[in-house]
Amino acid sequence: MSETAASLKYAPHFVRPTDAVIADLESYAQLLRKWQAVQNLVSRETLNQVWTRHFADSLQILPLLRDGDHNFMDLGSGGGFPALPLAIALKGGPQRFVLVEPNGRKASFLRTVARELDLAVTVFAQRSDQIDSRETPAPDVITSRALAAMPLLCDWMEPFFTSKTRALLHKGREYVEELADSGAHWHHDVLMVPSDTDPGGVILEITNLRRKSVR
Ligand SMILES: C[S@@+](CC[C@H](N)C(=O)[O-])C[C@H]1O[C@@H](n2cnc3c(N)ncnc32)[C@H](O)[C@@H]1O
Repeated sequence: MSETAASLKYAPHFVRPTDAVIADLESYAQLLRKWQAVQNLVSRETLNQVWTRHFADSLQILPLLRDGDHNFMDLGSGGGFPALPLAIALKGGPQRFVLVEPNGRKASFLRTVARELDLAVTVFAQRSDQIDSRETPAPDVITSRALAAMPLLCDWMEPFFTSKTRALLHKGREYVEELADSGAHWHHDVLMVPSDTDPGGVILEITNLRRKSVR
């Protein structure tokens, strides 16, 4: 499969013609390569596999989305994964994205991509725990890839969680141990969707997140 073809698998979920989405993804890949020289945005070994390791990996969230999912929040966005490929695929739709990334240079990169590609993206250059949940729309969907293990992620997601929020989290094969750890302190309903791109990995769908009361 060619690099681009990996992402084309998700074309039925794009809001715009496939050619327009692929053109924006190509522009994003160019900006990523340009900025990588001054700021490590992705690991060096994945820079030549951006379409499979980053774009297709991010876009696998698309088939899991529901009609009313309009407000997205991505924690620890780094170089923009998974949020920016999703914002590109859904450009022109009602979806709005809040990206949380405390590293100033990475936040500047995210703002540059959003501006150049005209994406419905707001970037908070802060840590997740520094953001007042009243400053952001209540998210329908929270995404996060490679930020933290489940217990800490639950701490950071909880202020933003409503009864309607779903977290769709990229997790590697260690997710079973992570869920055992978070289950000691949190109630959460969990669905596991096998990853299309990471053997042994999953997209974890978390709903009804509530801290267990201490007795
Ligand atoms: C390993 S990178 C993952 C980036 C991206 N999600 C990806 O998968 O390519 C983790 C990112 O989280 C950011 N980060 C670290 N602590 C954070 C916090 N408390 N809240 C939000 N982001 C944080 C780091 O600056 C870094 O860019």
